[in-house]
Amino acid sequence: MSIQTDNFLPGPPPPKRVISAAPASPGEEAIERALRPKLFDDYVGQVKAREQLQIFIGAAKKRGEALDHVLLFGPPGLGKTTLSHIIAHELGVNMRQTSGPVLEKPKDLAALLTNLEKNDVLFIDEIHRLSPVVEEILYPALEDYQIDIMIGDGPAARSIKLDLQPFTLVGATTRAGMLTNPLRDRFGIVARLEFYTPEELARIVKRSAGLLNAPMDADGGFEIARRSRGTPRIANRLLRRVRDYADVKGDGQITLAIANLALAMLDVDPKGFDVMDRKLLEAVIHRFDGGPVGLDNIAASIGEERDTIEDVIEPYLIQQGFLQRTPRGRIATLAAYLHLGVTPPNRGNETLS
Ligand SMILES: Nc1ncnc2c1ncn2[C@@H]1O[C@H](COP(=O)(O)OP(=O)(O)OP(=O)(O)O)[C@@H](O)[C@H]1O
Ligand SMILES: [Mg+2]
Repeated sequence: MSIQTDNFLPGPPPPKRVISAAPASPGEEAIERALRPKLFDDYVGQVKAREQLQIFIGAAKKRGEALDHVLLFGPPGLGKTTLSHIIAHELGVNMRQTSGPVLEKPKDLAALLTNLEKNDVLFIDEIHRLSPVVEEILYPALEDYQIDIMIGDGPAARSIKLDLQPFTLVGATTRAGMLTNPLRDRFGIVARLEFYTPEELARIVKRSAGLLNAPMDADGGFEIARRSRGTPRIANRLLRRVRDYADVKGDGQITLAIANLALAMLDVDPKGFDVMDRKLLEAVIHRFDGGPVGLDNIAASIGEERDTIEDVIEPYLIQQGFLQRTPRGRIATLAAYLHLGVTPPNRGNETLS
């Protein structure tokens, strides 16, 4: 038992985040599909991953072979699912889609694998959540395009080998660290998706505004882009909320003034941080003297799950230099104090940077 945690009670339930990186509803998923680029030409940013993939896809097509297995990793909403569709599209093959938690039994995976046609793509989302028995089936499939399946029960049970068509597994995960080593080793191509720059997001927002028929000027678009936490999913969501605001409070045109007002109403601050981001930074600064503080203590303090903090909230704060991850815990940086308007303690360079 931690003795520290009873000094503070968990806060009220966390507010619903407009800038949460996960899709909010089935309705939002449908809109996302409509805005999802289908070709590399429309896929903005991720230059490194895209260049690599374009070369390997070109080579595989030239030889008429299946593309090597691809692992895509990075925080939610950066374009992993989008990229997997583009890979299949550019290869000119079918894509079948599933996810780690959905594949409960070995036979679920076996059914998918045996239905694949030559060089098809199998996309497994949240691949870090595959059960060990399912993962076992996957190894020989990835290595030799073969699976061993059990037929029958009890003493009469026997294992048979089935040949598969050559195929490409595209796995997506928000946490490469949670993959088992044997699984990770079987991916020939590993692409890490990075947060987008405001300029890249501005291109995405402009394209989406066009598709949504939303009149927008460049400054309005850039303001939305700048406050989207480096994440296309958030950029598209903020665009839709700002458009609503423009329709009701203005004349429908998305301008800088309208964007500023709408984003202030949504509690997205000038750095693109929302209530949860600020709550986290405030907790580290006020309740833990700026850190170092462990993830569990932060989680208890702000009433948010550890995994959500690690996968969704902190990667951007760390990337932007507001939080540091050290072996002893999280530390608020000088930028965090300044952003919240708190006077930093005078501790030299030991904990502040
Ligand atoms: N590079 C990009 N260019 C243009 N739009 C993009 C790009 N990446 C993502 N998007 C947009 O962002 C939305 C979310 O992307 P996507 O669903 O691919 O994210 P993800 O990484 O799979 O997220 P999750 O981890 O939650 O599954 C898509 O609907 C798409 O419109
Ligand atoms: Mg996805």
